[in-house]
Amino acid sequence: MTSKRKDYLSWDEYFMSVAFLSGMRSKDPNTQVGCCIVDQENKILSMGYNGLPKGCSDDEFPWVREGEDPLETKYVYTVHSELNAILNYKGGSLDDSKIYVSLFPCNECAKAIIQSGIKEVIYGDNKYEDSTAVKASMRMFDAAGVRYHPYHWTGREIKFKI
Ligand SMILES: O=c1ccn([C@H]2C[C@H](O)[C@@H](COP(=O)(O)O)O2)c(=O)[nH]1
Ligand SMILES: [Zn+2]
Repeated sequence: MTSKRKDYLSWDEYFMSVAFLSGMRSKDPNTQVGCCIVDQENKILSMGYNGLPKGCSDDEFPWVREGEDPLETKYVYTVHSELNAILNYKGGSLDDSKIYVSLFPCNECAKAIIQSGIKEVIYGDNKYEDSTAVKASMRMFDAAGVRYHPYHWTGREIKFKI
């Protein structure tokens, strides 16, 4: 009898890959963030990436980080990946779900994560760990009982042509 494949993706590898793949849709030239929300039965509930709100053209709004006029920077317009995934979900409750996200959530996303009932955050990177936003996120997650931990990188390379 043929035995089953041994090198299939683990659940963690699968969901973090989906998060990173979602991030590849982002038009942000500096940081592409993707995420994937999963229920307790390992079903994907929603996905998201950082981008502009509906109706706001990727070609007309700014993508720069700095400028004399804050209205000419991306920060005031971008919808964060996690918020997009939460708002994209049309199925009811996200209670007790978990979110795989390529970058540790900012404080605004942390608020949305907590309020939507997500209970666990698995993050790929935390490059802004010294920022006020991330410190505030951790403080809120701790208070609200939302667990967070880094993704355990397995070193597996996933390669395919599309
Ligand atoms: O929780 C978060 C935090 C940030 N993002 C997005 C917002 C921006 O598009 C980029 C960050 O850009 P930098 O040039 O690295 O400042 O990441 C997000 O989606 N979720
Ligand atoms: Zn955010």
